[in-house]
Amino acid sequence: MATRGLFISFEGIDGAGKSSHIEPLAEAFRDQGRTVTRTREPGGTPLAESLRSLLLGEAMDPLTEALLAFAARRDHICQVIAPALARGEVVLCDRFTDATFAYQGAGRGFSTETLSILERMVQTGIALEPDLMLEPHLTLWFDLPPALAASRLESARAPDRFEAQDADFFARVAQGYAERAQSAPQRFVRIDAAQSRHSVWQQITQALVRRGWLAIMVAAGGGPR
Ligand SMILES: Nc1ncnc2c1ncn2[C@@H]1O[C@H](COP(=O)(O)OP(=O)(O)O)[C@@H](O)[C@H]1O
Ligand SMILES: Cc1cn([C@H]2C[C@H](O)[C@@H](COP(=O)(O)OP(=O)(O)O)O2)c(=O)[nH]c1=O
Repeated sequence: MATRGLFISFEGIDGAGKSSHIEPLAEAFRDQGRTVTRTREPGGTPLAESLRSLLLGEAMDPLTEALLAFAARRDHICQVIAPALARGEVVLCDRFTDATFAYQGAGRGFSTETLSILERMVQTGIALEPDLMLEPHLTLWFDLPPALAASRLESARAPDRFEAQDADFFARVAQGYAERAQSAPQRFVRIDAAQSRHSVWQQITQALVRRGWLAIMVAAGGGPR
């Protein structure tokens, strides 16, 4: 089994089931002797967590939103993600740049050309390979109809500034994810997140087993409880 650093992001609209699957996957990797860094965006460092509070709590225009998301990301990459990958760890990240394209781009209608420029600025010039754009090796995209996500969230928690948006907003965000997935089919794996927890777990582990990143035995058991 490979021991190089592995960067996996979890994406999808609010309520898609991402958070429920991150710790079980971290456990599966630890069971196989890997060191795991579990983190999230916006956030993952003290500075980025402060920016997260602003993003989720304060009204602002879409450019400000995009700049704060990328500022938080830059700090997170420099302080946490790049060092962990350089140590050969598995990095499991609850959202990354695809979320900015889906929420600020598709959701808010902000220019994707500008987001692409920011993406390149923020994700290059780091560590050992300064010319390479740091991206997840794999993105698990939890795809499910916005109405189903909303009904799951209703009983789960109080909404933040994004979760409180209307159905049209989430339809655009979902479409934004679909377009991002289409533009990078080798990086994205679509998870049918409308299925049962057991089925979702099977889909996730099978994708990792296929790439040789998890042993087959993990696919049989485990998962969220
Ligand atoms: N496959 C599933 N079927 C039914 N409910 C689920 C499933 N996956 C997660 N949930 C529930 O849906 C809600 C949202 O899940 P969560 O993992 O917090 O989503 P996200 O992190 O994508 O916002 C939680 O109450 C969770 O227990
Ligand atoms: C990373 C990122 C998140 N977001 C939004 C999406 C989510 O609604 C919110 C926080 O995501 P999330 O961590 O999924 O929230 P929760 O802890 O409630 O599950 O931030 C953006 O708008 N742009 C971004 O670049």
